[in-house]
Amino acid sequence: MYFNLHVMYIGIVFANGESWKEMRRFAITTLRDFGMGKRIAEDKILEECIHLIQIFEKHEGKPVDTTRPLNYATSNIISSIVYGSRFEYTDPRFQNMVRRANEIIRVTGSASIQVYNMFPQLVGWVKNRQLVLRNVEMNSRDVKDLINNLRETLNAHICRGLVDCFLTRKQKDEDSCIMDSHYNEKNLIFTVTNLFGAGTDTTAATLRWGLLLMAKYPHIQDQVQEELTTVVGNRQIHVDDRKNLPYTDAVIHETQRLANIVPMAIPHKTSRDVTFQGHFIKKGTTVFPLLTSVLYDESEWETPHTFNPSHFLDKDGKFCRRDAFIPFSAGRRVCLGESLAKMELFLFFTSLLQHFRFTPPPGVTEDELDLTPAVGFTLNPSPHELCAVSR
Ligand code: HEM
Repeated sequence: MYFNLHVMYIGIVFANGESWKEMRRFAITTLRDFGMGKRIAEDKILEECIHLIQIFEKHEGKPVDTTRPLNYATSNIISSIVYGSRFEYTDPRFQNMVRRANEIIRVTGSASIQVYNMFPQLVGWVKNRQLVLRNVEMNSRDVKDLINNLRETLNAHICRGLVDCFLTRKQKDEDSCIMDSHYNEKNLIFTVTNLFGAGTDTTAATLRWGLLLMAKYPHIQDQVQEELTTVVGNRQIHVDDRKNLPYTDAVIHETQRLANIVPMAIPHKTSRDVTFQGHFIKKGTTVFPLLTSVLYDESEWETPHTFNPSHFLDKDGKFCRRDAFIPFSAGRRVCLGESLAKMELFLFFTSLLQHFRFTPPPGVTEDELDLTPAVGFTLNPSPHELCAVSR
């Protein structure tokens, strides 16, 4: 069985219906070449960690909303893979693109858009839909502009990032007179905006949950920092350190499980009739794979509703994988940024905890830190501030 992405999604085709397989393959290959492979991603993330740490240091332990710094940091990783370079956090265009991408994801989770998705003919006028479409339009305009700048300086022999690879392939297809190429302008814009949106909010939201949970449960933060001090000390952390940091690894996995940031994955529709666990599902039926039902499954997890890193530790304190850990979904449309996201989560989280102690703002107790998520297509923590105190 495989699912096709349902194109009804707030009227925006996530990836052109005909092209998704080719575009997905292309994105995975280029992400591997420019991101996950050759340690390039690790270098990019470690460079970004330095900028992020500087931002937190500037606040000198005073309360700070973690949303913007973490969104800018994660967005810069996907941006440097896609465009070949990062943005300054003070760049107004970058700030607006990140803000709009986040707003799209937040508003897409609103009740009116959910109802619109079910009955598009009834409530096509919903205000939030106009807001989403306006943001998509404005982000597409910025993306077109950035692509045009890269086009002007394109060198077919030196690919700076995904956009260059795409443009070079597009040119090749045009030179060969391929009329129905998937490498067209529309697919380029969709691919770039989708990677930017999917690669920013998700990882930043998870990191925000991680820091909030550390502030709420200081005894767990103690154990992470003790492990980091013993194994890594003051030197730069690397991806290879993960295997020697089982407790920290378990904390990151447990954060992802409990935070459950994409509770309904992305809706798909069946591409043929299928019988699944005794239930007949007709071809063309929209399916919402409820990841929550697995991440909080009472038959899989000892304490499904509690933050408990032991879910990922065996009796000897070694890290253990769990089959029910599927925050990136599963199957043919599984998150294509999974490896990149895991690397980001590990390096950003550990680098921040190496440098800072995260605490509630003065006058707020740990118990008062609220774990109720804000409404959105992805589940972010509710607005809050934390103090990042230098260690
Ligand atoms: C903690 C971080 C992340 C989580 C929890 C996450 C989770 C998910 C989930 C649940 C899906 C839906 C899969 C499905 O349709 O069944 C998805 C799709 C996707 N994700 Fe992620 N994601 C994360 C980070 C990233 C990053 C960093 C990128 C950037 C490369 C990315 C790119 C994508 C794309 C392009 C899709 C659509 C794939 C397709 O339609 O074939 N994600 N993600």
